[in-house]
Amino acid sequence: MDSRSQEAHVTSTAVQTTPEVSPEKYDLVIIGSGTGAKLSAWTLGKLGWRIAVIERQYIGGACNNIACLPSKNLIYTAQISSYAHRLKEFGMEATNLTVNMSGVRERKRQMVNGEIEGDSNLFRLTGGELILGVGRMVGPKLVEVITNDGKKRLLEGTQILIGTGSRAVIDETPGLRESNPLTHIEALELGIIPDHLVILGAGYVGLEFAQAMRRLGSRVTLIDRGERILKQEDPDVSEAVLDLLRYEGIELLLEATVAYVSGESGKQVSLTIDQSGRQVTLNATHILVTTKRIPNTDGLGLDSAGVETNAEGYIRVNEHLQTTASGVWAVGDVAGTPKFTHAAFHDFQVFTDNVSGGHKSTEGRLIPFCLFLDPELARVGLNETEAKARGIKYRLFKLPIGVVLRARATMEKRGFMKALVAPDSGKIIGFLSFGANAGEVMAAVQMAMIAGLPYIALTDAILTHPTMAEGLKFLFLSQLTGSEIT
Ligand SMILES: Cc1cc2nc3c(=O)[nH]c(=O)nc-3n(C[C@H](O)[C@H](O)[C@H](O)COP(=O)(O)OP(=O)(O)OC[C@H]3O[C@@H](n4cnc5c(N)ncnc54)[C@H](O)[C@@H]3O)c2cc1C
Ligand SMILES: NC(=O)c1ccc[n+]([C@@H]2O[C@H](COP(=O)([O-])OP(=O)(O)OC[C@H]3O[C@@H](n4cnc5c(N)ncnc54)[C@H](O)[C@@H]3O)[C@@H](O)[C@H]2O)c1
Repeated sequence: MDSRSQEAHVTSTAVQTTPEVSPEKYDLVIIGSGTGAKLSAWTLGKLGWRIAVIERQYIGGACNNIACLPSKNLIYTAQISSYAHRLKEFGMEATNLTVNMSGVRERKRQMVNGEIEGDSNLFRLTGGELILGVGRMVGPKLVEVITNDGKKRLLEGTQILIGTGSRAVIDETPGLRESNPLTHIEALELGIIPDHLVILGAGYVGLEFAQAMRRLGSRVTLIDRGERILKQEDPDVSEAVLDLLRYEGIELLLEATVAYVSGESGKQVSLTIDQSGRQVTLNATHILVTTKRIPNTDGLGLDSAGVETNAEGYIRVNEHLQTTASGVWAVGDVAGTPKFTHAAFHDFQVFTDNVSGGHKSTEGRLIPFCLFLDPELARVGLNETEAKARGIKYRLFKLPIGVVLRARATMEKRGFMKALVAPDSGKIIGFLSFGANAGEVMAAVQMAMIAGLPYIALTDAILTHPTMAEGLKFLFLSQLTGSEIT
């Protein structure tokens, strides 16, 4: 068990049996107040359901407090810092640029506090009772809460919803835990710029932090055990992101694992690394661990309620998000949903529909992603690797971002767009953009995919000039007039 992360695991209290007190009755008892959970509470609360939401630490969940939003706040600040360092390129000069991390942190805290206040208001306005404390199941439909002010309550729900999320873990590499490394939670609370930050894991969290912290002034070394970064993406995508990391001055050790660590993160650390059969020693000031997340199911008393988990501890749910126990549902990371807030959002829609008698399903849903590097990397649907693995034929459209007139105007030409189109129907089956505003551009393609439009609909559309979305027209015309365009 990871004792380091502030996102503390559920403490299994001594109480194992149902107390004799009669339970307080609710229509819906929710454990966790993350995206899937809070939206369910607000929506059903407004409809008059009697609801209790139990949250141990982060009102509104991880996204607002310690994950998506604060990391994007930091990334935005880092982008400003990057522009400031490029002023000369824009014909401007300024002297003595310094980054004051306590100011960076204060701006982030203001944003987070605003979100907490907004969410707390929504609980009040929609009638849900927000109980601050640790919840765990003590029987079918029975939840015990140890409130943060030390009281014990027993709640019974006609329906129970579990949305307890996931948390970062620090593995058992000798000396790693003892070095007191950062997770994303502490990294978002840094009041100083690390001289040399070593990030273990070059996945989503590792990559976003690497660029942000580098831009704020840290020396950054990324370590990953994989032979390439973003191995779920096509090789040309991994290569392009690698080029970006090099350009930013981020050091990267691939096929590398840490054998042992000595010292203390925040002061001085030494990492002994096995890399492709050789040992490398790295001295740094801080370590950030982003190698693994696990579901918050331990200590939740799921056995007592007949709620089964899979081998990795995620709650087993069907396509309607029903667990193995009648009337008990799960949403978000803890239910094995891909770890994105927008996926948890859709889980809320599936849950509230089904609990009200509908049949909305998680099956076959299109879940896009956007990795918030600068430029962004966004994808929806299949990539080439996945299409080939599934034996799906496709026609490929690929366009350098430098062809898009918006990118030419701003002179931010890094990246490319790719689309996979079904040869027979002309429908788009996959789209990726690595370029400015990729997340927004992708949404336009996603709409076309949802509507089942052929790609030609985008070449026929009149798209505003000069926007990045206009590039879609160039992309899908590129095979017709390719040599003229490039
Ligand atoms: C650094 C970082 C950046 C990210 N950026 C993005 C991004 O840009 N876009 C994106 O889509 N996704 C992003 N994610 C992923 C996203 O944060 C998660 O997928 C999302 O927050 C999951 O929401 P959830 O509803 O499952 O629950 P969570 O938001 O994890 O909420 C669960 C809540 O349950 C509480 N809880 C747990 N156990 C108990 C208990 N026993 N009793 C009471 N309360 C309990 C926790 O305190 C927590 O508040 C990021 C993740 C990280 C770590
Ligand atoms: N922009 C976004 O939407 C966003 C941002 C951050 C996180 N997220 C979500 O959170 C999830 C978790 O992100 P994450 O970055 O924590 O995990 P991840 O699974 O994306 O990355 C973990 C990385 O660590 C590496 N790794 C694992 N064990 C290692 C070891 N022992 N030594 C060296 N390298 C090792 C893996 O090869 C991988 O590259 C993501 O899958 C994503 O769904 C989303």
